[in-house]
Amino acid sequence: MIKLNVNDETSRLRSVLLGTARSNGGVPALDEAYDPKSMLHIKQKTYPKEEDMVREIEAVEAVFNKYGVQVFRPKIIENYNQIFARDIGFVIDNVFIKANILPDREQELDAIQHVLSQIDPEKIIRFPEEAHIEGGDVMPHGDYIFVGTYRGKDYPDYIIARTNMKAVEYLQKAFPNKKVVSFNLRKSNTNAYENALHLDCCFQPVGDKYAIIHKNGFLVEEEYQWLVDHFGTEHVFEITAEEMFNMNSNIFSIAPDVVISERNFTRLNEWLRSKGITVEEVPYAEISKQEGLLRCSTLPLVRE
Ligand SMILES: NC(=[NH2+])NCCC[C@H](N)C(=O)O
Repeated sequence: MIKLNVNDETSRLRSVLLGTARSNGGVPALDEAYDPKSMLHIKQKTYPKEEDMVREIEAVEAVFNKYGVQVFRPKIIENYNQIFARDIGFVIDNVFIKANILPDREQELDAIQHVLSQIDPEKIIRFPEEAHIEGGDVMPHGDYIFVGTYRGKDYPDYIIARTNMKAVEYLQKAFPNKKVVSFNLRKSNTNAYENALHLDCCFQPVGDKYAIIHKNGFLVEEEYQWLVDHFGTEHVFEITAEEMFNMNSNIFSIAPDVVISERNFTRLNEWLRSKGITVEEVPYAEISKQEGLLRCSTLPLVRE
């Protein structure tokens, strides 16, 4: 049995689910894409190739092996995108919450049944259907749970708005001892530079006291400011629109002093090293074309 435990983004990782790019289904039709960055690459004919993405994920698996992290993989569904394991569920404390994910992605949950069956069934919950939530929007942070959402009335018009306020309310009810703080995120169906698909596309805590953030990802300045003040200005690394587009906030921590990052994130990786953090660089630029990166393709199950 897996003894779930996740209460933050950075404590030493022991067990993780890692997505897979095998049998990814090839280039989707434009109207099948569910994020603007994939759409851009479909139009430009630069959509990533399966073999390249498989190679990129293998590089991440090698880092996990190096650090003795137990790795689970989804069962492969033919011609189906299963790269972004993060979104299909998430662990808070010792509870696995099955996400009420975008209907296009629902089958991804079936493919991890062999993992869920190793978890105490009493510790697996799912919110009612109308509470939309995806793991990319959810970040436990000690006493807090940070959640990305979109509060606009036009929520249903946005395929890139994945977590609604109903889910925020259920989350608070499920974890009465945690303080759930939600953030209204900027959404665009068509422009990836103006789209914070999930909270982890514009923000992530790193190290023992730091955070990466992109101001324009937030719709409400006070909410952005709350986060900056929470970590302290001097501990926050502000990324540009270009860096957010390249998914710099979507690295993944193995420990407070070890992160996996993309090899082209020069400015970020230098900053991380200057804080005494070991940066395990991997190639992930092809996967990034689908508007997701390292945090998106990993689902931590056990941290110390
Ligand atoms: N946690 C994340 N940010 N996940 C990114 C998911 C990207 C994927 N193309 C989608 O739109 O669903």
